[in-house]
Amino acid sequence: MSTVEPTTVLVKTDTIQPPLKKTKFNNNATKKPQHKNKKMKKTIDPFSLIGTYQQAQDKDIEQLLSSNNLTKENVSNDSDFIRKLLKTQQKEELAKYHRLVENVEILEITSQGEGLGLIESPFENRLKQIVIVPFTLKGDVVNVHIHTTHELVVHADLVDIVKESPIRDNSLINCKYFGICQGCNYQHTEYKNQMALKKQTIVSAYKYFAPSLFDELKEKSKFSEVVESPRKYKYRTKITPHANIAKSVKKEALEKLQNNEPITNIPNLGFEKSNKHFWRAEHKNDLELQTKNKFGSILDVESCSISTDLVNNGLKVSKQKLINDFPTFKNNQYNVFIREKTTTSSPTLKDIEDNLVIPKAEDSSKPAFEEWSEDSFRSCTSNQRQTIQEVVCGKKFDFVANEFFQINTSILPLVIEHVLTNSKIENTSQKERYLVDAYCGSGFIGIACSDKMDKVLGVEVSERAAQSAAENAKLNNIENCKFIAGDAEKIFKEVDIPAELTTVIMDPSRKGSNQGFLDQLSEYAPAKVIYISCNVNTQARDMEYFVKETKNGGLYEIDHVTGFDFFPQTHHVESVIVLTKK
Ligand SMILES: C[S@@+](CC[C@H](N)C(=O)[O-])C[C@H]1O[C@@H](n2cnc3c(N)ncnc32)[C@H](O)[C@@H]1O
Repeated sequence: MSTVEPTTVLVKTDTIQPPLKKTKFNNNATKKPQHKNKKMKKTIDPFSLIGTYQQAQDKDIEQLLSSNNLTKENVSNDSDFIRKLLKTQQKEELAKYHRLVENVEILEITSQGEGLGLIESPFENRLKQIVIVPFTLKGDVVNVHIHTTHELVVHADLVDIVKESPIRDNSLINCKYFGICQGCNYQHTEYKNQMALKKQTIVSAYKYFAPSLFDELKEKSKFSEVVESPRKYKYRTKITPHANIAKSVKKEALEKLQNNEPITNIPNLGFEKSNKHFWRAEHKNDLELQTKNKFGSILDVESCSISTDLVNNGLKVSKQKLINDFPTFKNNQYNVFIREKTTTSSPTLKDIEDNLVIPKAEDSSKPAFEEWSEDSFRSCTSNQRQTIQEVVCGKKFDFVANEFFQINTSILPLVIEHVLTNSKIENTSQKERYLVDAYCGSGFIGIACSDKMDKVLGVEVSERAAQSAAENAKLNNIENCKFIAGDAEKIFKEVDIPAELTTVIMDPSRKGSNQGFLDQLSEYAPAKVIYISCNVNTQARDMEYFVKETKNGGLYEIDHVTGFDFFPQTHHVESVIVLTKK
């Protein structure tokens, strides 16, 4: 759920680049850039999570300009000048630019769920600034306070809503912290509107990053409706809140401890703030909340509405631990990890006292389609290295807590159903089906589909996760799955199953796949390709390359692109594209 800290983003992305070709020269190209000289402007890797989102935002902005008959020449910001004012602490001068602007109409929503508006530039007459405002919707008219200036855009806090968008309904807001917290973008609109916004994100990604596929996809209505999550709230089974502990606060607390006085100034534990003004009526009247959140970048959150009850109980325990430990804590950063798990081992008395265990019968959040044994129950852990279990689609999955596993398990059976339906190959018997599970993690997709397959081959770069995948096959008494550790491309050396009866599933991380994998996939030419992605921008880029640039890519027809709402209330969307060899 990490998003961009606006002041640190500076990226030039005038042209879309193809998926990265791995060579000995650029093996590190997807790693975070190193900033040896702090004075240097940070540049952002365009293939990173932030980089691809930034590219999408740049395209959203181009779109906004062109639909208002404007170009970048009509925009005037002087970010270097503003940086100098910031550096020399010229607050009065800065206030002329980082200013309150009233009655800003929100014209569009970016792929990151933020509003875009056009305002007059304070730098040059008749020129414009593009303003990005969180927690707004198309059609809102708002007052905003600009706090950051970049070359092309300015970022602002939402201060007040003057006129509400037709799709805004603040009465739907479910969380005390919505409007300040970085975690959610869309609690203020009906769920069906969230689905429409997420579909738009997918459509825009293909328009921006797969321009030569886009017209046909649109014309042939290949963009399907986004599949809803069974759980709209209380779905997150993992959170990673943190606290910044200022030295002065620690010192004050230690003194109070020594004098046997109660500690009153406790660091906030929670998530990054996304808006520093209090625009919700509830917040305007809540002086306690305002005081607690006047300074610092972390919002104190005692409960998160999109996380499960157990995870929230874990958060309470972590807060208590912070209160007990922070005066003597060595670091200034306190990072917490909380993850739900299924367990059959006896809970400790402490876990029961802390409400960190929910017996099967009392678990109201358990979806009906999960199969649990009588003696299992849900619990949670703060130990990232612990091997934990999830039970999904009737199968058990053991994995190390900090390795990848989806955090909204309620929607996973729907994804598996989609994969099984779309991996059917015409004119073949039911059992003559093979699956390659590339980027397989701890084997979730391959194992969940294995009953319907003759054979499953999986590949995963993390040795620990690949080992978990092999162990999970054994745990579920499955004999037709084989998992190997290594770069995804390695699977094409191992593959011993007929391409014309095989579906290749690929589910890479946010940075997407690379030319090496896509070239070999094309060479292998399976009957079906199903590409699942939590970053539709890199998915679209990879698909453009696969279909248009690889040897056999032109033989494939795109059946459909379908969003799955893995992350309700946020702007994130999982995108699944299905291709069939003609
Ligand atoms: C989004 S996760 C998907 C995991 C799995 N499909 C699931 O649903 O649980 C992406 C996985 O790709 C793995 N990965 C990243 N780069 C890889 C590469 N070059 N080759 C193989 N696996 C890779 C990551 O370690 C991670 O487990």
